Amino acid sequence: METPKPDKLDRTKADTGLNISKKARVIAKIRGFADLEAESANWVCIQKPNGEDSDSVTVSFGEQPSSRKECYKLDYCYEQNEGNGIIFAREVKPLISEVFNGINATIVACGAKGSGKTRVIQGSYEEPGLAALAVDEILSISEKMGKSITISFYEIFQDHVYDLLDPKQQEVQILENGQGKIQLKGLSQVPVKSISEFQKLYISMHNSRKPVQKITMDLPRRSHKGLIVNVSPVSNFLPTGKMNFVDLAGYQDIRRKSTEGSIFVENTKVNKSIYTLFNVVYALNANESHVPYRESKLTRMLQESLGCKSKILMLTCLSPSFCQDSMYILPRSVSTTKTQTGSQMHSSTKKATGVASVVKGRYSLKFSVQVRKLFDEAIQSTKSEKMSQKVFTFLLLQWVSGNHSYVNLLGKSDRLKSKIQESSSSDMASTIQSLVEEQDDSPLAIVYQQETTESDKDSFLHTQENQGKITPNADRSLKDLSLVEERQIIDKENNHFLINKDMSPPLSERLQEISNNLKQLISSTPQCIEIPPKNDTSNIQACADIVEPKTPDGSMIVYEKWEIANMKSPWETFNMRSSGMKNSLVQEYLKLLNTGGKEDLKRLKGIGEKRASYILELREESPEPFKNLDDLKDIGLSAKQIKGMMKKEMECLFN
Ligand SMILES: Nc1ncnc2c1ncn2[C@@H]1O[C@H](COP(=O)(O)OP(=O)(O)OP(=O)(O)O)[C@@H](O)[C@H]1O
Repeated sequence: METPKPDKLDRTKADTGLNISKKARVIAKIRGFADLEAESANWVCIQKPNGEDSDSVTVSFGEQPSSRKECYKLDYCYEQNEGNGIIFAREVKPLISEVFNGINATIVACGAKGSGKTRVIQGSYEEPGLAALAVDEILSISEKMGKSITISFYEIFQDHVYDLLDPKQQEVQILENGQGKIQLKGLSQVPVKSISEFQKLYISMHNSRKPVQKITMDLPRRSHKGLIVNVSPVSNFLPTGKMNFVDLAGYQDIRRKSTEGSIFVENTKVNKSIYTLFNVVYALNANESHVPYRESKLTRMLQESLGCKSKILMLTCLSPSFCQDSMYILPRSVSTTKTQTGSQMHSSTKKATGVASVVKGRYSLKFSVQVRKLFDEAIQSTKSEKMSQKVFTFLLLQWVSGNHSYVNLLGKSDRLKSKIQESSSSDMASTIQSLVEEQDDSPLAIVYQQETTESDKDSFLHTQENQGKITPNADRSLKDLSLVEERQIIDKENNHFLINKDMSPPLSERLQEISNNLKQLISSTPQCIEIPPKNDTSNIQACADIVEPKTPDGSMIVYEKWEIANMKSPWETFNMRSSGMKNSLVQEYLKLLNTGGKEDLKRLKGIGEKRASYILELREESPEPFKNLDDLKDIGLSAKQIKGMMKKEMECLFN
């Protein structure tokens, strides 16, 4: 094997002054120009304050507009003219002596697709990679000690580990024994005696990967590849040290790529395991109590070589010319060092340290489903009968602010409108009536509480009549407003929730609660609402003032008069209410993602079978994977797509 020049190779920890006491050292390597690449670009800029002896360097990307130029601090960055020999001598060789002392070391190459990871780790016959250089060194030390080494090769495809030394490439089981030791059941370990034997094996391993699954027959498979070198320690009292080399699958931003079928799943799994590795390294560097090893097979199988006293070298490979994915992956890999701020961490890292969940069990789901139903119904009804946006907004505000029990659903016909008008003697009906009048001929109808039972309504109306709050006319109109379709919806929901009865309170209880709220609200309406004169154009505003968007809690909301008095201008108030409405919608949307069943998820725009399944998978690993809309990126959606989806949900309300 061609060995790098001694002056470069012999530079170890002592003479380079490198600080390898840190858990993870994060470095980068700019790949040389490939054959067809223009050599003019100088896209990656490095600042080395003390040349190659710099404790840290700064990397930025030249193509970014200067105003948005971001710099990333790394432990070091190797340039195009610096080959594998130098990286080995400075970064890997110091770790080898640690491995002979029973300490595990892991060298991970990450980076965008085609950024040179394989070239650095595996190399070629002409220019051996870090793995081959390390095995060469380890073999020579072992030989002197009269010891031998064994190696294992594996591949992780779609979060399954396969043994590459096994002709059948059997799946490897990751087991943990009673003492918390990780065992890789089914992973072959073969002795290697010479570097040429190793090189032959290694290169053939990479080139002869069998398609593990049918779907990948025609497509290049995105997978992680790993090598484990088991090293006998210098003393029998020390444990066997391991040196791991991981050539991660190239990072590809799936938001900008096709998200169809199996490729979407494959890409998502690859990216997720990359993020998990970053999160693990981040947690280890930050000395966090919880390290999410279990979130991917890669980190789980490497647990013993990442945690404890292990050493980690994160090597981020960068394309020399413009590469959007490099701009994405570098900040993430950099965030594995302690010095980075939370904002640079991947969202799932943020999740790990984020605030506690505010989801309140199945109630959220029920509420979400109901909101959804409301939206669906609104879409249907407004298709044929143009609804006033303002009135609809008002009603929606009622709904999303948790005030289900007041005015519940948008109705459908002029007949209902006239019935509401007949009910003018009741406070509630008067309010509704003035709304209707305000909106000219809008065919608005308000459906009386959809979730209450007939007997609830009867008893409610009876009570109201006895209290002189509702006229017999109002009785009739309110009764007539019960729509058959709504009953069907409720029946469906009943069935749906019965399935989940172990996780949610019985629907009857919930209905009772809502019914009570309704009664309470109606009885308290005169105290809360100041009914404006009939022709007062601020009607809508005044009515909107009675609701304040809040996190729904199922209880009635009482509004103080000062809230009405303190309103600044109709526009400001409307604006405030709209923002509240939007926020509430987003919160409910997230709750649905965090708690909804597969079928519910599929009803959301942009979520099909695959994404719904993946969301469920994410939820198995983390109870609340969606904390903000940005987290939808984890299921392969771009910021633009997320915005578009939310816009569509909103548009549907008004079309
Ligand atoms: N130092 C270099 N000089 C010239 N060309 C290089 C260099 N490193 C890599 N390349 C070329 O760049 C291409 C990608 O390299 P490589 O396969 O190592 O990237 P990768 O990051 O492992 O890709 P993938 O993400 O697909 O696994 C190859 O054609 C390789 O020959």
